[in-house]
Amino acid sequence: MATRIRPSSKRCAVIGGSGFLGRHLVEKLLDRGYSVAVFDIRQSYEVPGVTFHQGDLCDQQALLPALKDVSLVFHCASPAPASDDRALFERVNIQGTQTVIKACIEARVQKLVLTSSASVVFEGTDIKNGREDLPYAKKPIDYYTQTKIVQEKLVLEACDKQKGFLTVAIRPHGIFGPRDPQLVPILVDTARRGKMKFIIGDGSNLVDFTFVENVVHGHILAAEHLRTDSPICGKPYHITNDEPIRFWDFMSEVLVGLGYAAPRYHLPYALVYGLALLLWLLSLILRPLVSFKPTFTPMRVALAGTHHYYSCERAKEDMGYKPVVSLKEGIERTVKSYPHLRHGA
Ligand SMILES: NC(=O)C1=CN([C@@H]2O[C@H](COP(=O)(O)OP(=O)(O)OC[C@H]3O[C@@H](n4cnc5c(N)ncnc54)[C@H](OP(=O)(O)O)[C@@H]3O)[C@@H](O)[C@H]2O)C=CC1
Ligand SMILES: CC(C)CCC[C@@H](C)[C@H]1CC[C@H]2C3=C(CC[C@]12C)[C@@]1(C)CCC(=O)C[C@@H]1CC3
Repeated sequence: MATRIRPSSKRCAVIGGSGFLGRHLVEKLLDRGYSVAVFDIRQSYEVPGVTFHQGDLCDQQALLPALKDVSLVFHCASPAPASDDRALFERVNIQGTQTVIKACIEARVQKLVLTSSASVVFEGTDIKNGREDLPYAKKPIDYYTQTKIVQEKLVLEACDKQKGFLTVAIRPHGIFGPRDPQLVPILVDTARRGKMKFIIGDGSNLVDFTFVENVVHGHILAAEHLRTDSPICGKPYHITNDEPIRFWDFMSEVLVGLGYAAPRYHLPYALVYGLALLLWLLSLILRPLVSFKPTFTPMRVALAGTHHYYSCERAKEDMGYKPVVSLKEGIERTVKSYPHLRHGA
């Protein structure tokens, strides 16, 4: 009879390891002596110590070779929120996550760490110091968030101490840092088109922006604390910088750091939200004829004009989490990492 090699606790797989967060996670795991298998729909880099498996996570047979002899899996793949493609989100985030769970169980993976999102409780209205016991959003702000809710429930419900399959969900918020494909590039593109002159609302709304290395730190702590006797099994955890900042101060610091003017003129929130909703509806109606993607979507306006910051006390208590990079240093390092996006470059 063939003997099964016991998976090493230092051998892990990162689903979505070619993406922004995934790649930072892979780099830190390598630093910490893990060997890593990356599973992603695309391969974006090559590094020693990493084996790449290219495929769609909805395909269980494609996933299995990446999970062979692996005891720990990080699932941080998702279609980009900006794609606004309901069918794609449902296929990848819901059916695909069910497939990931089945594949983990078949491959006898012991731990699954999901990258969820703090937005699973956000309905477009203020959240101040929100804790993990807030109910899931009944009216999520978009299809992305709707499917992240189902995804998180699936992963947490799959936690089974008897069967030795342990799960946990990390809920980051507003991840930023070097190589981020959305926050800074979208911001700079909007500024270059002369559309970053306005502050939506009075500009006092506080928001969490989380440096990517802190998010990585939270994931690794969760993985290393995930044991049968641990309180973290089957639970979600907010991971933030623990330094809420005014949304428009954060945008201004990044813009000014890159040589662009900070937004100055105020516009009423309700007016901008109404216009964004109208444009979004128009883009849906006209989709068969012309395709246009408004910059100020209702989701972005809601994120830009409300308070949404979260408590990470539970992560501090249960896994000793503490941010490793301050917001100030995170912004400086991020700004430096985008020389090609500087004004005039
Ligand atoms: N960025 C943020 O501010 C936040 C992100 N999150 C969550 O963090 C996770 C990582 O996000 P981020 O790094 O920003 O996203 P990225 O888009 O940079 O990374 C996601 C990766 O998953 C890949 N992927 C998409 N679909 C599939 C599929 N069907 N099979 C295999 N791989 C696939 C993507 O490929 P491709 O690029 O080709 O689609 C990409 O390489 C996501 O789960 C996201 O929901 C949560 C809170 C905030
Ligand atoms: C045009 C400007 C008003 C805004 C430019 C910046 C935005 C692109 C970003 C500000 C907050 C960000 C954010 C996300 C994506 C990028 C922003 C909208 C997420 C939706 C990414 C995925 C999540 O799970 C939640 C994030 C909340 C914050």
